Amino acid sequence: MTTETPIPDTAPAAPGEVVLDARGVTMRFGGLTAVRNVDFTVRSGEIVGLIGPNGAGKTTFFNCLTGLYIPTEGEVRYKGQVLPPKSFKVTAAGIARTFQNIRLFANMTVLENVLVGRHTRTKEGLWSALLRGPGFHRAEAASRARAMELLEFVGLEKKAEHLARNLPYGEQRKLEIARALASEPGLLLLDEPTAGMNPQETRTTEELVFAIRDKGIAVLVIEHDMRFIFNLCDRVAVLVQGEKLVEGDSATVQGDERVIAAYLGEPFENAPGDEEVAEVEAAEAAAEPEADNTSDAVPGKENDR
Ligand SMILES: Nc1ncnc2c1ncn2[C@@H]1O[C@H](COP(=O)(O)OP(=O)(O)OP(=O)(O)O)[C@@H](O)[C@H]1O
Repeated sequence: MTTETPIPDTAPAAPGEVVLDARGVTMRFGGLTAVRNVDFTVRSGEIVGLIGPNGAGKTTFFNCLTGLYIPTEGEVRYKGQVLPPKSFKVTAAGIARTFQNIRLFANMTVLENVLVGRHTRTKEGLWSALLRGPGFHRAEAASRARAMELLEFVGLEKKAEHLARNLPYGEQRKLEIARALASEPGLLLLDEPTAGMNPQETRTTEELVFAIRDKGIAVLVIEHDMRFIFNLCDRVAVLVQGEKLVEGDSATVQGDERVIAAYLGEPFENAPGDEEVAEVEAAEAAAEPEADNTSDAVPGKENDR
């Protein structure tokens, strides 16, 4: 490492303590307000979902939480401290993230990718790195051991020496999570972690997120897979056109008419079309004698039924 980086306080938060507190966050791009006056909290021990239609402002909000964007208005605090407006400082403070589009170092090994993720937790400075003294070697060995532990945690320990680009898609996503965990966060933000995954990979990711939460790390997740979200999350917030429409537990959000209208659509389980289908069939049955009279004029009509 080339700079001396103080190791911040990464002590686990007390259960239920607010770790993330966003107040009145607004983000404008010229005339477009992508996020409007959003209040949002995440508590320690929680898995919180952020859902909404395409273009609702979810990723923009994530970017406001992680120092990639400086909100036009509002404030974001992590464990009570206002976040610095630089992403590497936000990571050092204790918030890690993955991206919607995988951003691995494709030509580095799996292990090296995780080691890169540890840089905010390494205190060896330039001289130590250049002189390669015993302190440097100890720190390097500790980093490798921790990186291997994380690879084991996500199930990639046997692929430590593979190039990242040679991993199948689902494993690349897991590696991204391991790299994010390498910064020892108190809050992990996942942006569409199951995008492009098959159902089996999605289930494994679900288990992984539960395991991360069980390690005392709060999780905030954006996802379009509603089964994944509603299985996983203690609380779900819905963004529509940049504004928070509803927030609550899965049942509350799933049953909210505004959310159904704006995003979820009618639930399939209740077969909402049944009544209409019955009405149409009844109308057709009533019209049948008439139709029979005209069947000569409508070739093939019998076959259509
Ligand atoms: N850097 C930017 N400059 C200008 N407009 C932007 C920028 N980033 C996002 N936007 C706009 O802000 C709005 C919200 O986009 P955002 O990507 O945050 O939505 P999203 O909810 O994450 O969508 P999706 O589910 O498709 O990923 C969109 O209209 C988008 O075009």
